[in-house]
Amino acid sequence: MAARTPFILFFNPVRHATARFAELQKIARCEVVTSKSREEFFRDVSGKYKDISVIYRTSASGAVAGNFDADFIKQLPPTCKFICHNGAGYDQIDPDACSERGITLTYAPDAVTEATADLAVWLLLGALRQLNPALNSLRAGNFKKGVDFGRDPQSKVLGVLGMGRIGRAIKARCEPFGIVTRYHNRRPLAAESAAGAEYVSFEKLLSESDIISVNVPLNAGTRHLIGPKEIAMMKDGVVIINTARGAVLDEAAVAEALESGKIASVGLDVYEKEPIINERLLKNEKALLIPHLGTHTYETLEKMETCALENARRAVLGLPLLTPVPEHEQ
Ligand SMILES: O=CC(=O)O
Repeated sequence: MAARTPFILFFNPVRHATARFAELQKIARCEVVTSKSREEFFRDVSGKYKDISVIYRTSASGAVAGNFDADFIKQLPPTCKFICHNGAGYDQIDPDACSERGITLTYAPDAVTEATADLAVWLLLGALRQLNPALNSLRAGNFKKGVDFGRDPQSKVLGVLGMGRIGRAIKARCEPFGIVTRYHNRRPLAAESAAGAEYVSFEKLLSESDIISVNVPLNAGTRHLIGPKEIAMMKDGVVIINTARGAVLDEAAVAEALESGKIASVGLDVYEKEPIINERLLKNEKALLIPHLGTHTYETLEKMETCALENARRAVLGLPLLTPVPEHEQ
């Protein structure tokens, strides 16, 4: 009997790495999902999607299917052995449920680093300089009348919460501004990776930083890691930047501390319930807000797609995967 052509189901179309996609189409049947809801997809799994080998997904895939949680993974056909995610954060996917079903999950960790760090620094400088109220003032025809003073970055202490690839890239970008970076991780980094950043306890990072950058992944242990108690420990006038995942911050607590002046300003790219944004944050001028744009560039999206497509190619050819998630590394 002839070998079955592997079937890769794309939860989102490939928009940038189109040459790679064309190559993949030579060795696999590639289709973009047509189910319009989670329920419809579950029905389709016993019909037209009964022999999926690989799923390709992006962080936008939740719009059709919801999270790839245990309930979702359980419904996948037994032929499905790989999920190739084209982002760095895979909080929408349950890796343990994948393991139980013999599914290997891959992600795209390196591709996102530079673009996300660039935007984090933009948010950091913009929040420090109170640029959001200034932009509003200009558009309201008031030029800089009544615009509050900002702060210089020189000699400020930046506390990076979660010094991984992106945290380290933020540190490197902040150095020319004279910012002193400290970090907290579960464990200190090797000296070479820390590159001179001092390791401090969580409490010390909270209480001594002028600026805090959130860079931890979202999981059960980091959900609402920063809430009212942690904010109370921070310096008055602290600036918080978040380019990781919204739910690491308790948004209501952040909004309240912005209103009281405990927090001077925030620069946020991510939100607890995207695309919904806490009303009090939306109304607060001291919140510099952008709509999850960390990786939203042609070059970076192409790199992310390329990584996910390469993982899918290796999956169908039985080759070692490029970037399995840490939980699934052999
Ligand atoms: O948010 C972006 C990503 O996780 O890659």
